Amino acid sequence: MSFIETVLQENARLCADIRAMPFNRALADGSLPQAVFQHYIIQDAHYLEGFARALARAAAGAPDAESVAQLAGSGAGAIAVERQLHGHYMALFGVDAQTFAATPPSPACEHYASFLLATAATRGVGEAVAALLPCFWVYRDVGNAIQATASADNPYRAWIDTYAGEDFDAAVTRMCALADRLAEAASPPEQARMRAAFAKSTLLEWMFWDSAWRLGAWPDTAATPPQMKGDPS
Ligand SMILES: Cc1ncc(C[n+]2csc(CCO)c2C)c(N)n1
Repeated sequence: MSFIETVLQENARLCADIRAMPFNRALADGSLPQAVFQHYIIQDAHYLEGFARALARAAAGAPDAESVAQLAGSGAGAIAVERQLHGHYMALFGVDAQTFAATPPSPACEHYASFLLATAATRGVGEAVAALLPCFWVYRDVGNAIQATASADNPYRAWIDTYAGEDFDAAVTRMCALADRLAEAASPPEQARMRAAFAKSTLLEWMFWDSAWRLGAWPDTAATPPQMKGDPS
């Protein structure tokens, strides 16, 4: 079985859980509250910058010119998506540059982006690509599932069309092929680490949506009433 076939089998249940998450069901039927999507778009803009840095770092360790170009190109592509899609929704929903600048990455967002960057910076390229792959795979999976049911006037149509589209499909297929090539050349322990990295990032995709749905943020300790601070006894 190829690396891709293996990890898809190992993570099939989690991928199905992601498709059924409240955020994605609401995205599909168009009922997702604007405030939730606004929160998501801000967090996604933070995430994509970290994701692009991790891709650039992985590109530097890629085994040949073609894979360097592929990874570096995907990094540039991620920033372009951010500018286009996020710009569209930020303008539509009135998120200005000040609001964006004043909203830090949530714990889930920061954890995911930090994991990608740490993996790309300190592990081999196989592990880095395996960690980066669920970002591609999960979004195509979710985009296709949502497109199958979403109506034409769904307010999130631009998002749906991006991830269910042919260009994105080709990028996912290329990334899967690169992961398979790297896994074939990897030792069994490295292959095991690649599978673990893929599973971790898939779980972090779940956490990203879960956090967006709950408007996840850092604890505001200044707002905690004094009687709730300290020893619960
Ligand atoms: C949390 C999170 N995960 C995955 C994507 C999807 N995605 C955005 S850019 C890119 C690479 C090529 O453009 C991919 C796969 C996202 N937006 N946010």
